[in-house]
Parts: sequence; structure tokens; C-alpha cells
Amino acid sequence: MAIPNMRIPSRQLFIDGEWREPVKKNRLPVINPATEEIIGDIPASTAEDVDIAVKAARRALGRNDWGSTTGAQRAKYLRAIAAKVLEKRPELATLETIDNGKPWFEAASDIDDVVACFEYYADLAEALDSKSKTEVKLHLDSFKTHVYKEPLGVVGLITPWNYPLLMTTWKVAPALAAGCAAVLKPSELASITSLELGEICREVGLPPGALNILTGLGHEAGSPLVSHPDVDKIAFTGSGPTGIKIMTAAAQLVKPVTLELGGKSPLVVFDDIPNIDIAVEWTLFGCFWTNGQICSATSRLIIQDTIASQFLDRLLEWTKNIKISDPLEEDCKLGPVISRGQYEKVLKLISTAKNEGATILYGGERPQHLKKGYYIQPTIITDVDTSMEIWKEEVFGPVLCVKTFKTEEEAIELANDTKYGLGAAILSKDLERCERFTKAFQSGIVWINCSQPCFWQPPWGGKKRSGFGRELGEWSLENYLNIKQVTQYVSDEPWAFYKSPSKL
Ligand SMILES: NC(=O)C1=CN([C@@H]2O[C@H](COP(=O)(O)OP(=O)(O)OC[C@H]3O[C@@H](n4cnc5c(N)ncnc54)[C@H](O)[C@@H]3O)[C@@H](O)[C@H]2O)C=CC1
Ligand SMILES: C[N+](C)(C)CCCC(=O)O
Ligand code: NA
Repeated sequence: MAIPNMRIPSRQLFIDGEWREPVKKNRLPVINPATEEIIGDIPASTAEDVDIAVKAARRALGRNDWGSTTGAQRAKYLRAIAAKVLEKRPELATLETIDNGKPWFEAASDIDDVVACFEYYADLAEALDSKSKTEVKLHLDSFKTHVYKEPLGVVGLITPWNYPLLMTTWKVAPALAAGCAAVLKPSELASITSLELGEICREVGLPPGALNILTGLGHEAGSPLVSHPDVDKIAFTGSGPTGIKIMTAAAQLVKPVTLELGGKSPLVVFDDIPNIDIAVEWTLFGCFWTNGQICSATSRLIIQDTIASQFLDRLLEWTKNIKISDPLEEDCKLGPVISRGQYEKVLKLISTAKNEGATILYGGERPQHLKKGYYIQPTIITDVDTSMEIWKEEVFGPVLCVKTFKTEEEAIELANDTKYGLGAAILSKDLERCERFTKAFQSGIVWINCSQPCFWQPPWGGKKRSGFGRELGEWSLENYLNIKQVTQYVSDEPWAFYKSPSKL
């Protein structure tokens, strides 16, 4: 497929079904991380715009064209959005690549997931119609109880930059399927494709206010959304420190949150793996895919000492073979990290590891052949101690650290030696052992004989400091529904709790 050239469309905020200039008229630059050039700009919202968008969302819930729709009616909109995204796949992939830096083919495959996700939640929206009212059997005949599942209300969705349109979709699709009205605040570092979703919603005639898209900075646009008294819930994916701020602010209004935060996920490799190259490839993919910027990246390789040296030799050969280039080049497998700030943060974590006594087995620098762009070589770090920052902190860049183990007990201890709990992976031929590790891993996701594949039907989320709540599958729909108990007295008899006064 030919990769299309694209310029960044100039957009405003998407509010109440229309493009609308932010009240303060400010804009933020869009930077292509592969060239470090400003390639466009996005509107910068403030609290004033948040208020206008929240009001539009609330009005949508009060109107018949959105607030009284059946799941089947909403499914039609979701399917129409999916079809439009598919139609614009090449263009959206290019926009995502020049905004985020991920290889074009990765961006295109993310867009495929976006399409599948909208279609999947269309199916769930339809299925909701028969599940939205269920009877609860009581021990008495004098009462009848039903449970209704109804849209939770106006929801605030705050997303990161690593999978821009996909992380937006993980929240927008179930929120709309459930019948909520949403205000989305994508990351200021990669908002372009989320704004294009606004254009798609306009084209398919999504009722005004059902989805509003506010670009802008976290503290200027995200924070007022979290603190807005008329927003019923916040769903957030991003960094731990921001997650803490959001939970703290939401707590003041007793506002529910779901948080999908960072990780430092382990990949445990045993010496019984049947094929070393297959295991090595999963190790690379688990950490270097998406330029290493995955919350669930298995960035701690825990390898059995008996095969460590042979495995690392082979890992090195595969790593040297990874093509680092402009992400618009066809067979690029590693592009730049998202921003200058991220570039400096990753290099600093690498130099701290060196200062603390670790060995940079490979990489650790910018690739010589690329003079511009936020490129960092895929990096492998050995001689790591569990007290080191590189073992403990999320890097969010192409950096793998390695430790060896002798026994299963030691491997489990190392795997769980983290404040995070998003993913965990094991590579071993022994399926009983895999089962033992599945139970022992303190995480929300376990991969056996692979790392990272993610489908839209199973639940996604973590424990410990990786957050709580589950996205994807049916679990995500529950995030956007209110469960309402309705109890009716169906007897003609008096309740007879109080003594009846004597007749007049
Ligand atoms: N776990 C994950 O999926 C991600 C982790 N990260 C990690 O976080 C670090 C910082 O990256 P950032 O893009 O700055 O992540 P971030 O967590 O600050 O940003 C994520 C989203 O939250 C918004 N936000 C920021 N402050 C906010 C506030 N006070 N109230 C409401 N919304 C707010 C941002 O505008 C963005 O839309 C990265 O270096 C990386 O290590 C970054 C992105 C995703
Ligand atoms: C599953 N995957 C890798 C597509 C996205 C994971 C979410 C994240 O990194 O924030
Ligand atoms: Na960008």
C-alpha cells in the first residue's frame, strides 16, 4: 500500500456537533517527532470551553435524538463511525505517524483495531437493549424489583499519546454504546486523529453534544474537566503522577474514576523454550514495539541463568537488525519517541543506570545515521540491581533491562518486585509451570508464550499502582452504566408498620 502524504487539517474544538474556536483563541504547536518540525497547530481549551462542552453533553442527554435512543439506534452511529474510519484508514495512519512517530504500518494496524472496536461496541450496544431491564427475584410476593442499566451521564475521557486514536476509541466507543454523552481530552502531544474523529462524527450525523472533543494542556483543559461538578465520571489512561492528581481532584466530588496507569511488566524466560529465536522475537516485541512506549511493555527481562548468555547473544543480533528510520519509510520498525521531553527523560534514565553500575549491553544513544528527530537506539541493560532506578521506574522508551534467576521462586519474586501490576509474561514449554506463574503474577494481564497481543473482547487493566477498573470487552461497558434498583409495592394490604389512628 502506498503511504499517502498528508498535511495536518486545521481544526477547532468539536463542541455540540460543530467546530468552535476556543474562548481564549489560543493554539498549541503540533511537532513531528521524526523531524522536530512544527507541522500544524491545535486549539488550546481552557475551563471556559470545558464548561460549554459539558453543557452541550448534558443537553444531548436531555434530547430525544441522543438521550432516549435504544442501543440498536446507537449501534448504527457506531457502525457508521467504524465505516468512515476504515474509509480514511491510510490518511489517519499517516496523520498518526507524523504526530506520534510510530511506524506507519503500526499506525495503520492501530486504525484497524479502532474499526474493530467501534464495531464490537455496536454489537454490545444492541445487546444492551435486552439486558437493560432485569427482574431480581425476591423472597416476598408483595414486592417486585427490577434492575435497570442506564447511561451513567456525562463522562470525561482523558487519553495519552502512545496509541492516540486507539486509546480514544477504548473510551469513546463503550461510552457512546452505553448512551453516555462524552467530553474527550486527548493528549496535547498527539491530538490530530482524535480531532479527525470529530469530523467523522459530523459526517455520520452523530447527534450534537454526544461526543465533544477538547484539545489542550492537562492543567488547562484536563484538570477543569475532572473538577467540573456536572461530569459524572472520569476515565483516564496515562502516567501515575497524573493519575494521582485526577483521583485526588475527583475525590472532592466523590466522582468515580477508572485509571489505567503505567507499568514495569516482567517477561520471565525459562531454559525449556523450544525455539530461542521465537522467544527472542517476543522479547523484542514486548519492549520495543511502538518505539517502546507501551504502558504494558515487558521492560524487565528475567531470564534463567542456564541460557542467559546464549539468549542475550541472539537478542543482540536481532536488536542490531531492527530498522530505525523515519516512521513513514516502509519497513521501519523503530521510530522516534514522542517529544524532546521524553527523549531527554529516557536518555537520563539510561545514564543514571550507567552511573549506578549497570552495563549498557547495546544502544543507549541516538542512532548515528539520524541527525534530527527524537530517535533512541533500542537499548539493552544488564548487571542490573533491584535497587536501581532502571529496574523500578517506567521508562516509556525502547529500553529493556535484564536480570537472571536460578529457581522458579526467585523468578516469581523478581517478577513481582515492582510497585506496578499491569502485565506479566512467561515463556516456557511447561504449561503447568505457566499456570503456577499465572496465579503468582500480581497483574491484571498475563501473557503465556507471547507478550503484548491485545484483543478487544477480553478485559484490560491493572492492579497495584497500575490503576484499577477494566477497559475493553463487556467490562468497559459497565464503566459507563448506572445500575438502578427499582422496587415496587404490589400488594393492596397496608404496610402496617405504624399503628393506625382511631377512625374519625
Ligand atoms: N501508562 C501510559 O499509558 C502512559 C504513560 N505515560 C508516562 O507518563 C509520562 C508523562 O507523559 P505525559 O504525556 O505527560 O502523561 P500524562 O499522564 O501527564 O498525560 C496523559 C493525559 O492526561 C492529561 N493531563 C495531564 N495533567 C492533567 C491533570 N492535572 N488533570 C487532568 N488531565 C491531565 C494530559 O493532557 C494527557 O491528555 C511519560 O513520560 C510516560 O512515562 C505517558 C503516556 C501514557
Ligand atoms: C494494547 N496496546 C498495546 C495496544 C495498548 C496498551 C495501552 C497503553 O499502552 O496505554
Ligand atoms: Na506530536
